[in-house]
Amino acid sequence: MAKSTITSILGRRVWDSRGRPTVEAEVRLEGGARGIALAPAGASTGSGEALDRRDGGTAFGGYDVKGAVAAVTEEIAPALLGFDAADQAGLDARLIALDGTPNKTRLGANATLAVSMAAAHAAAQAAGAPLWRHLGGEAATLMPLPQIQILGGGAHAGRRIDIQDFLVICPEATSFAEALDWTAEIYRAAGAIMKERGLLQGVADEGGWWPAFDANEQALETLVRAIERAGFAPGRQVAIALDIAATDFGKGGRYRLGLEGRELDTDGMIRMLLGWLAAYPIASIEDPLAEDDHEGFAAFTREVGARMQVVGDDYLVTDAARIRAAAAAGAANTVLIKPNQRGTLTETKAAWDAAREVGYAGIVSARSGETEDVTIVHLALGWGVGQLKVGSFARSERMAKWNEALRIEEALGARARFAGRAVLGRSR
Ligand SMILES: O=C(O)[C@@H](CO)OP(=O)(O)O
Ligand SMILES: [Mg+2]
Repeated sequence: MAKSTITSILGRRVWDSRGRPTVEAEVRLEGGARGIALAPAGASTGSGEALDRRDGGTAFGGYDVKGAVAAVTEEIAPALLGFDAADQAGLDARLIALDGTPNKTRLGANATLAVSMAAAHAAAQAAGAPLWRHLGGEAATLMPLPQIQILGGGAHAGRRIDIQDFLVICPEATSFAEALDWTAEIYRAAGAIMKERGLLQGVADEGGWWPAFDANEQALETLVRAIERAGFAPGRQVAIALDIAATDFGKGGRYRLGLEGRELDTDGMIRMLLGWLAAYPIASIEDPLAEDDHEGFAAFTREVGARMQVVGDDYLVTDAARIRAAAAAGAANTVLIKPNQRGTLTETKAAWDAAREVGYAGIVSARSGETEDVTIVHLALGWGVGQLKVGSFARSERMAKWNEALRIEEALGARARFAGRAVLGRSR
């Protein structure tokens, strides 16, 4: 038996950052290596995502995962014992076949993803390398540009404001570490401004400030003030990234902005966003229109795609076929990469490969329900994706990931290349 042969797989029921149960998988190998990984969970989900298996019923709001945990221990483990963890593609193919459904509804994407990632960690340990190096080899030197949430809204903050994520990016920072330094000051400044104005209600699911604005645009204005107060030049040193998460308030070409009590059609949404783009230094915009509004997505991309990032999340759901179709239709130019939207690492990587093939940029992303798991940081580095979005700057399930990237940047030393300017070449 090879030292990377799987000798045991255990499912464990643990808890995520929203206080909901989630799945942890532990994979052990013949040579003594061990990998652990935990599944995250989204709140603003696309209808094409692979699905978590939840128990339903009354316990923990129906979010319990006893069935998914049992699937790991009772079904996946026996099917993978004796399998070589170093063969990720083969292992994931087995998981896909064992599940047998298009969206992992039988075993649960939370079960399959935890095992897929835990096996990757174990295989890397058996090979004597951290996962990022194991995946990317000597070429893995690109430190991602972080997209960091300053204000949270939408489904992550009781729908108090319609737009979900107000983030900053620091393309002019010289390193990942410096980008975090800058963002920490901006995060603090934003909190101080909102407190002074009596607009601070707490923090949202990903740790960004939970605001009490009475128009969505106030968030943009606050963000610009915060960038300035922290001592940076908005637009030149620090830019704004938005996740509109429009699927959450739009369907069938109608968009309902609850905060402002108005409803817009696709053209109205596009006009509103173009107005914001003209007035604020926005360099990246995710899900500007709903997942079902393909024409709107293409029209918006035609307007602005040559000068900024148009990111598909709910629309593309980390799916290679959808990415190719979107490219053919001229919709979006960047894909959000979320492993649990597919349920295995191999399918996630296939989406990133498709993105590169069609000339799209990528952003590896966490979910709004997270844990201490840092696998996505290793994927961003190992696959050379160039951007990383994991929420705010002030909650430990987020900081675990930013801090892991700092460790990797330190390990790379002089070989580290910060993606900053390069990935946003489109917008400058
Ligand atoms: O929409 C998103 O991009 C994510 C992260 O911000 O949210 P969720 O995990 O709730 O889908
Ligand atoms: Mg999103």
